[in-house]
Amino acid sequence: MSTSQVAMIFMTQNAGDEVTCLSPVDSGDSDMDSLFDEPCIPVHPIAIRTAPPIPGLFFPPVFLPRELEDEIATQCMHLYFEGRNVNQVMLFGRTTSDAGGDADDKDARMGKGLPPFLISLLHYLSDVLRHSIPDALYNVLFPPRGAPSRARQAIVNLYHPGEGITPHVDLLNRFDDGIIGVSLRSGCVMTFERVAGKPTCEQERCHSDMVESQTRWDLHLPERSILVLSKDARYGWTHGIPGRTHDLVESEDKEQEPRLVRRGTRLSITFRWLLPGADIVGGPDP
Ligand SMILES: O=C(O)CCC(=O)C(=O)O
Ligand SMILES: [Fe+2]
Repeated sequence: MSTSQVAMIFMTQNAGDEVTCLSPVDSGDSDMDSLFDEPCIPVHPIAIRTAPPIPGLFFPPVFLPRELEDEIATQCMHLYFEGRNVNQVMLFGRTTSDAGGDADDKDARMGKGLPPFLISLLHYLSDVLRHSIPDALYNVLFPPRGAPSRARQAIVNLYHPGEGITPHVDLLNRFDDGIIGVSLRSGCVMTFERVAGKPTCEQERCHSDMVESQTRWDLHLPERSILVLSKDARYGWTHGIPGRTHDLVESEDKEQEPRLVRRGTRLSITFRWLLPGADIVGGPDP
């Protein structure tokens, strides 16, 4: 299956959660707005910079190299978005381990049919995640030689400043467990909210020592960062991106004021496994 699909769907645009004003903060960073000519800055929840305690969520402190980010973002813009009124593309590949030579075999195990720059990205992710996530999850995301063939979807989303994505759980009847997301060219805040009432994962997939009462987390995903969702994080929590032009992010030094970070145009690439029988291009995702 080498079908690609383009669609214009479910991006949201809203004013964000304006509440009150934040006193201006100084910053020499070019990503930061100069706040001195703005007397009143809308305040959003302050996003954290490290993984929230949601079982199955991994946000390792590793980043794509700039050259790889550049190559992938340039290709995506050129191939899928420039001159077209779309903001999402779905690409499909199938993992196989019966290809010929070694290099071919390694590529085929990432998802035959995906474009070469996404195969390179998957190779990079497989190297960098090897020691950042539990082995069992690693083997789900990067099936070892001889593993059964699976259909892999890569979804590329384009967000202009001010755009986001409605909180959702990735479709239960379309996608399996084990999701990888990378942010390119700009960061954003991703919010996680516990699905009310029912844990949507099977009990044994949700096990956790943590008793965590907080039901919403706002996590800043900087450009080139990598997020992995599995188990409870995938089934028991929604994820979404508020449509805003700026995000309020805790500073590295917790003593300092939070920083207002301006969003640029962001590309995200999300890799997911299609469930058996769902590998036919269907209705709108997520
Ligand atoms: O843009 C992102 O990082 C998230 C995309 C997403 O959640 C989805 O496509 O289901
Ligand atoms: Fe999603």
